[in-house]
Amino acid sequence: MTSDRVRGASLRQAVWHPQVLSLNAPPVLRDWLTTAGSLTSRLKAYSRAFRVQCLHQHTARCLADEAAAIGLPRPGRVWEREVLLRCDNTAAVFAHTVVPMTATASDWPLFGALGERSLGTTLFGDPLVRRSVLEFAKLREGHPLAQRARAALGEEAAQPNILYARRCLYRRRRGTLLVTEVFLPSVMELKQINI
Ligand SMILES: C=C(O[C@@H]1C=C(C(=O)O)C=C[C@H]1O)C(=O)O
Repeated sequence: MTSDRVRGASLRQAVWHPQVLSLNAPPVLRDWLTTAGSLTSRLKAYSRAFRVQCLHQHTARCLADEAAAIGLPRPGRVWEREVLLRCDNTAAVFAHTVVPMTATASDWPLFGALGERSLGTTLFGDPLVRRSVLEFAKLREGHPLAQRARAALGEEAAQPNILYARRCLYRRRRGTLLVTEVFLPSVMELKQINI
């Protein structure tokens, strides 16, 4: 592979680290990236009105840097859900979730009909759901999720060259589900309202 193609591939893929300190992210962002429980729950505590804006939920080809994480030998078709999590109507997180097509309704019974309900409300509190460790990455401008976040926001807010993200694999019965959360700079302006 030529150096240009290698460079292009590296811009489109991210290096996922198990330690958040590897990112050298701003301390406030590092705190959000390492939120232990449901991100939905925490964002609700930092806003008067929290909303999940569902951008789409359809079948798609998974990204090159997520195939292995969900147990696929190569990028293949998945169920894909992308949303903006809004706090008092300001977009704080762009979230991208993929589920292999081999998953059955008994693996993720509520995933297909979520709409604008938060995925988190179906994952946290389900005794059958097992959550793996968090991974962290810097997404450069060429990464598909950085591009999609920018496209989703349009003129609403300019985005920096680097966006910080985390991802986590969930398992339930024989299913896997990978949630990637891209933190938008506005999350650093949020102030806790509800204890
Ligand atoms: C996993 C969670 O669910 C959140 C809601 C999502 C959705 O509705 O698609 C996606 C990612 C999360 O930010 C959570 O709240 O922690």
